[in-house]
Amino acid sequence: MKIVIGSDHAGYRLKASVVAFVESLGHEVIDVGSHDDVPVDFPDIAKALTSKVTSCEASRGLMVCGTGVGAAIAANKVRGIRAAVCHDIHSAHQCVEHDDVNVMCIGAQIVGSWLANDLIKAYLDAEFSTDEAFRRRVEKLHAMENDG
Ligand SMILES: O=C(CO)[C@H](O)[C@H](O)[C@H](O)COP(=O)(O)O
Repeated sequence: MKIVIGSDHAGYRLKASVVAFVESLGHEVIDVGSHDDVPVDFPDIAKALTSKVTSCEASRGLMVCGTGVGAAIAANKVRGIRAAVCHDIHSAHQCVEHDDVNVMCIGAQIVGSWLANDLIKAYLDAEFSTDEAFRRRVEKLHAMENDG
């Protein structure tokens, strides 16, 4: 898969290891920054990252900020994006299997690189279930976006 990865200043160190890990799994990476600890506003990175997903240049996104929270809030403002903060393995795969999450957010102040790698593997290996109930619920999310 092609995976877009981004971070703010709080997440850029962890992002470097995330990029290397995702490439080691055989995926292609689009890195939308940051590349240093100069403060940057996470909504700006989330905007760049999500545009790669909504344009189908990337299949899924991964974003790292301090907690993962701001990244998820920002990404979820974009139509077509279903973002979730995942700091446990079960959520990291179930969010795709049940909710078709397409941007997983992690907090560099919360998890280290070893757990981050396990979370990312669970997320990237997961596929959206064909179960009708899960499909119906995600359709209702789309309808909520269209209703405003
Ligand atoms: O976690 C974050 C947002 O949820 C950010 O990455 C920042 O860590 C947080 O906003 C704190 O900002 P600061 O400029 O790093 O003090």
